[in-house]
Amino acid sequence: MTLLQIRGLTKDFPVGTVFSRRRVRAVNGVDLDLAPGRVTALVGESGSGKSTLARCLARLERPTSGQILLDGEDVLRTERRRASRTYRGKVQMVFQDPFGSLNPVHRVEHFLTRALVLHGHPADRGRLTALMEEVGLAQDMLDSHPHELSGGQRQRVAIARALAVGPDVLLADEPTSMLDVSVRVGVLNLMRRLRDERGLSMLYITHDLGSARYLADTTAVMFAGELVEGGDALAVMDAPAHPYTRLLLSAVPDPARRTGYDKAERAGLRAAVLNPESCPYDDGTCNTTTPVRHTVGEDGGQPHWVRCHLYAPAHEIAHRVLQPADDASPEAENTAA
Ligand SMILES: Nc1ncnc2c1ncn2[C@@H]1O[C@H](COP(=O)(O)OP(=O)(O)OP(=O)(O)O)[C@@H](O)[C@H]1O
Repeated sequence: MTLLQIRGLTKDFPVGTVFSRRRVRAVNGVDLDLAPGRVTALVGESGSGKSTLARCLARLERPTSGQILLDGEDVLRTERRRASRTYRGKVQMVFQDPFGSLNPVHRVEHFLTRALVLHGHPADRGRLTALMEEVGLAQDMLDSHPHELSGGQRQRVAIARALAVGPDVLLADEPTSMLDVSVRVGVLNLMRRLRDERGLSMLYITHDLGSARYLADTTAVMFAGELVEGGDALAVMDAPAHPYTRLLLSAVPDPARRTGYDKAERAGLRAAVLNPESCPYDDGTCNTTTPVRHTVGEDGGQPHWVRCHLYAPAHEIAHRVLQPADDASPEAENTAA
């Protein structure tokens, strides 16, 4: 059963001055399903739109268009102005910065008690210690202030606070990127355990493909606001179909490969994704049309799909014309940068 379904989600930000108003399309027509008991990794470079998508799902940003279906109900229609407590009780987010996400004046006990009480759960000592235990923290840390904890411990507190409300979906935006390498794997293992023991559905946002491979069941690759490839995590990593996914993977050291991607190959991939005209894999149709999803295989019980003209049969393309340049798509922005 799919819990959270995202359909055609688009988010534009207004930028510029009153004299030259423009829009940045941070997320463009994203379709994604988050299933119970599965970790979906959302991978892509900085600026590809990962955080904006997560913030839309957490209802911290209002999408420009599209649907967010929770158990089949389009919450953007039924809860137009802001997310209901029911939605917040089911979908929780953990942020990248464990230092910024906990108010330094409060003790750990306060964060957990507040989350429990706000969502109508009893906040007795037994509940608090069970939450601490679940995230691998000693119960005497309930009396600590955030500054007395390490980065890894703080991130565990942030996870415990999210768990306190009893969510079905956890959105984790680069939860380990600000932590010491030595404690990262502990947080990844905790997330894996929560998936298995609580049956949580997780969106794990990262630019670190190694950790995505370690943790994820499904991987979705985001480029310039759009999902360009997805499927079983190992299938996507082992047989990347889109030039952008290959480019991302080419930067990851892989001891199993006897020969890495050489410089010319990487340069070719980079040119292909930034300027479709020079794509060695395509005839330039990216300039005028957007490819549709095309299934290239099936692994782990899920289709491995790609959106690239390389794979889409001619009759399937041209379903949507790209935005004109002055619409300032993130792709155009990134190319200019
Ligand atoms: N509030 C905003 N106003 C204007 N533009 C924004 C805003 N938030 C994001 N953007 C733009 O939207 C695009 C996607 O940004 P986003 O932060 O979602 O990417 P990301 O993949 O999460 O990158 P990072 O890993 O660096 O956070 C970028 O071009 C960014 O400049």
